[in-house]
Amino acid sequence: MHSYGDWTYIMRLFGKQRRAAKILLFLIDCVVGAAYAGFVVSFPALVVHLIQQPILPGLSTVLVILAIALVGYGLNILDTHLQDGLTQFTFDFRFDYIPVFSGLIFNWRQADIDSVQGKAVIDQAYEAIYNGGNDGIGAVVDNTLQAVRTSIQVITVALVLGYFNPWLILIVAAINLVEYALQRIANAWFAKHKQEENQIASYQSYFTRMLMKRSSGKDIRLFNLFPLLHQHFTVLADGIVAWQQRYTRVTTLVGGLQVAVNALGILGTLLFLIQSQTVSIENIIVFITAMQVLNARFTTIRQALSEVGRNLSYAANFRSFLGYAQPLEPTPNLPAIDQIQSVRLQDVSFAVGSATLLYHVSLALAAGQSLAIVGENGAGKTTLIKLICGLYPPTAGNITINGQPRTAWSTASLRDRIAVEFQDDILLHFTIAENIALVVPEKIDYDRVDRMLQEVGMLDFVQHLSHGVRTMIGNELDPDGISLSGGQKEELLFARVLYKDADLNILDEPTAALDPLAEKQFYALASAKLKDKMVIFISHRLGSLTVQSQIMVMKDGRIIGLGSHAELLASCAYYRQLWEAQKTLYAAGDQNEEN
Ligand SMILES: Nc1ncnc2c1ncn2[C@@H]1O[C@H](COP(=O)(O)OP(=O)(O)OP(=O)(O)O)[C@@H](O)[C@H]1O
Repeated sequence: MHSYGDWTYIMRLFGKQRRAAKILLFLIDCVVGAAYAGFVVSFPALVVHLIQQPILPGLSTVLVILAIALVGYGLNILDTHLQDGLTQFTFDFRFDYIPVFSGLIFNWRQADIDSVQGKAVIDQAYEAIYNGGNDGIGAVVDNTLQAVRTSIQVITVALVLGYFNPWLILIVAAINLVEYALQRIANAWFAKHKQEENQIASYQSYFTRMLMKRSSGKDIRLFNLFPLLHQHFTVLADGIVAWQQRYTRVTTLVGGLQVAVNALGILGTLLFLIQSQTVSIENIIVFITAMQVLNARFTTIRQALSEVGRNLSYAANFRSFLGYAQPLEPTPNLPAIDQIQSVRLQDVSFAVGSATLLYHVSLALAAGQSLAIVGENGAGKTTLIKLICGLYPPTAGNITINGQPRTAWSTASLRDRIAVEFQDDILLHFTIAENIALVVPEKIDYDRVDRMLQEVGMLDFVQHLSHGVRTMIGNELDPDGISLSGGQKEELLFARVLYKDADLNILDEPTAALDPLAEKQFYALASAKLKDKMVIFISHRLGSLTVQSQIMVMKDGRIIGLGSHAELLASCAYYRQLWEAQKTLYAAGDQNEEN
């Protein structure tokens, strides 16, 4: 259920930026809107009065009426412009919150981002912000302003009307209060059942994204995924439609009752007028116009309030998003690390829910040392490096950096000193240089970008592109953007690692897409370029790692061997088995080629 707290929270949020301009514009709009409402009510009566009892000669009376009409018309135009200005503020408000929104998510713990609950909370907060003035927190703001502005107009009209007959105000107010009470029934239903819709909508948005994403097109076609995706999508879409139909039944019933109350009310008012004492023609005209204006304004207020109520469900979602996850660094002002000189894991274990993924892992690494990690699929290699990078905190044991607990250093400074190449790293649809430097174009050191491209063997290829390092990758933002092969992508990601010049370099399957020659060159280059740093390599191709002085063997989340290639062959049966299996494969390949 929505609350007053959600509403004040959203209005304070809206007022945070450019407050003075917003308040001034709103106040002017209220005054102009009230003046226009007063004009609408009094103008017809004024015309009748001027015609019946002219103060000026014929033509002048017509000119005066025209001049007053023009003033009213001007007020109307001004009011519309002022309202547009305020709507623009609400529109901008969304964009003000995009950086806040993403900034918060990226300061969450990785486990919160990965969880089903976290994903649903993000989806709902996204829905609350991005709908603009139609739905969500933008609609709360727009409709609140609308309700206040219209209330001031109602007061103005009521003052004019009250001057003639105060009872009429009470009748109109009573009709509209009953209609508002009915509207609240529909709102209460919406608030009560929004949670059910949230869940279905969150699942459905995954399938919508899958079906709409260009990059899914290839798989959808080649594996004929459409029936599968479509079936899931249809089940969820049916769920949403069924929910919507239930909601429509409620709103239709409430709408019908409101019309009945309104009709009876107007009928009653007419009877009241007929029963009342004789009044002048001007007074009757003022009554009738004021009735119409008040009815219309009360309807606006009622609808605006009902929209505020309905959309406060989104506000509640947005607030639970803000409070959902603990930020990564709850203690501000942690010391920044200048250089990572050593990393140590002591008896580290890690579990997600009831599944333990790592058991009692200990290792130590210092500047100038490298470590190769091997093991079958699902052994826990990537999970281990995610812990080392700080994406997940260990559930038991300690990680220390330069002899201090990892959590004693500021997260941002640690991130600055670590470079990682993951298997699923993304290339942005920006220029090649931006993808390597990962900073805004003005801050890119282009000579350094060229040197890194030269190191990884891509400079020649890049220089022959139409825009060199300024060529876009992918064609999301530029029709001339290029696509890279799997191997080129890996080379570029390695150039990104080298450009960063970090102390701890982690390369997860960096050569999976490279041909054997390129793979050999990669390891020679990496060993030379990163020889003073800390490096962790993960690879399934044991042949490329035999020269590494420390190889760590993992199986089922545990370390089962540590040593050089020769030591492991002698001491670790599992490593021997992996090595023999690969040797046999290569030998079989060689034989096939010879045949
Ligand atoms: N967030 C998570 N929640 C639950 N299980 C997870 C999570 N991340 C990884 N796992 C599981 O942990 C195990 C280890 O995964 P990990 O990616 O670390 O393996 P890996 O050794 O890197 O495998 P590969 O060589 O295939 O890349 C797998 O069984 C995986 O399903």
